[in-house]
Amino acid sequence: MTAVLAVDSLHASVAKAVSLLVKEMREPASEEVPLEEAAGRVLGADLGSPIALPPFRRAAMDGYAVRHASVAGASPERPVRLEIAGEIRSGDGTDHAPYLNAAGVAIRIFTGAPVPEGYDAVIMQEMVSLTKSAGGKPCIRVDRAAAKGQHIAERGEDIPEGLSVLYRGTAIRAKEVAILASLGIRSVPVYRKPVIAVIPIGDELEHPGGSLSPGKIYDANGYMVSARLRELGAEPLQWAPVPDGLLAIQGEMRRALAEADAVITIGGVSVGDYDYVRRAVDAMEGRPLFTKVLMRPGTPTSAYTAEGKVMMCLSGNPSACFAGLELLVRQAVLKAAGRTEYGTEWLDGRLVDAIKKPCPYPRFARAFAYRENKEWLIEPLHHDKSGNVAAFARANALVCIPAGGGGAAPGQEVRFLTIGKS
Ligand SMILES: Nc1nc2c(c(=O)[nH]1)N[C@H]1C(S)=C(S)[C@@H](COP(=O)(O)OP(=O)(O)OC[C@H]3O[C@@H](n4cnc5c(N)ncnc54)[C@H](O)[C@@H]3O)O[C@H]1N2
Ligand code: MOO
Repeated sequence: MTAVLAVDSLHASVAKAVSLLVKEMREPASEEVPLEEAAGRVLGADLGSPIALPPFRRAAMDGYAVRHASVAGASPERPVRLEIAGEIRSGDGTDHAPYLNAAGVAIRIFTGAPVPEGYDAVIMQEMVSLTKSAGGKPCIRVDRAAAKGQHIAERGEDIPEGLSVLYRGTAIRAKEVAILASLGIRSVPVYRKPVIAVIPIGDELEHPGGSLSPGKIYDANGYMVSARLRELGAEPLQWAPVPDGLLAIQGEMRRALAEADAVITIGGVSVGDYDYVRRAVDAMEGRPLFTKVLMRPGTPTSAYTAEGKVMMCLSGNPSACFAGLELLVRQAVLKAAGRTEYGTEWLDGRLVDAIKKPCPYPRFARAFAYRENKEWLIEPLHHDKSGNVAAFARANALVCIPAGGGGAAPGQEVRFLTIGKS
């Protein structure tokens, strides 16, 4: 990305804005939740394994447990016959006294069942034939040698007792739940979800659901931001739209700062006569972190600290609001949710069509990315105007067009983020 010099110390590049925000976000406190509520949360402590996994030596196949020495010389010409000395099923205990001193026998065994000490191979049932001894006792006939340890999972081979396998700051998903449950952990230490107030601002905003009065639009961003916060592991407190007025905005900001861990306002942040966000924060003696981000859309995006908390002020145009959400808010919220990895992963792709809008700042356009011949191709979406929402339907990427020049040409290499993946 071409570097653009900030013309004002409160005008920040995207990277600078992220680092300022991340630095200000507080570490969350932790709490315990039941295992069934752990998915979607963030692990609040390193977890050492309280038990060995598997907890005992076990068979990995249905078949017969043997001492490998018993079948060492077996071949199709000289098969070995072993008497079946008993049966061990999954769930049976590990007291194998009757089998310990027996030699030259096989034990019928099933996947997941404990293997007695001294028995060091399991032969799959498909590899043997059933027969009888001279005395009429059930036997197996084995016509090949077995490798020592074959089809046996040793105690602790998966996770030795005491080993740390899951670390603080990890997002808990289904795969981590499998580990927690395997270790018998019923109560999981997690970080408390950050509570984030979402305040849409604008006289024109109405709740979806009612009929639309002339000159009004439905509040889309309040819902979009709340939905994204939930996806990021935060708990949104969504405000009803606040009218464009200094006192109203200031009052709601104060209430939000008292109730939430951080605040997001949407709209009213630009230079119009009725854009009151900056004046409201100034009147509250909020300290600006940045008052402009060198990006488009969303150039007026700002952030402040007030009453010890962070307030992020996003632009009202839906694609500007979205860019602020993905490029700045996402990382700040992940940090506040306790995640230790919250960097943005940029991928390299190639534009299939031009994006003609020249821009003094990096431009973040909604696009459709697809794989072809081992590279990512990026199709810009039509009507990607800042105030439009239809482009969200097909967009699976946010592509960065470097600052300056006349936009981007077909074939140009660009960086992009994937968006909207589960
Ligand atoms: N003279 C100038 N005018 C504008 C500039 C500028 O530099 N000089 N910047 C433009 C740019 S770029 C943007 S982006 C907008 C940003 O304005 P705000 O962030 O203050 O947002 P609003 O003016 O309140 O709203 C902009 C637009 O978005 C609609 N909106 C607002 N909130 C919502 C919502 N919750 N859901 C759906 N749509 C929303 C609002 O109705 C407006 O159409 O300023 C430009 N102007
Ligand atoms: O920069 Mo404005 O943020 O929508 O185009």
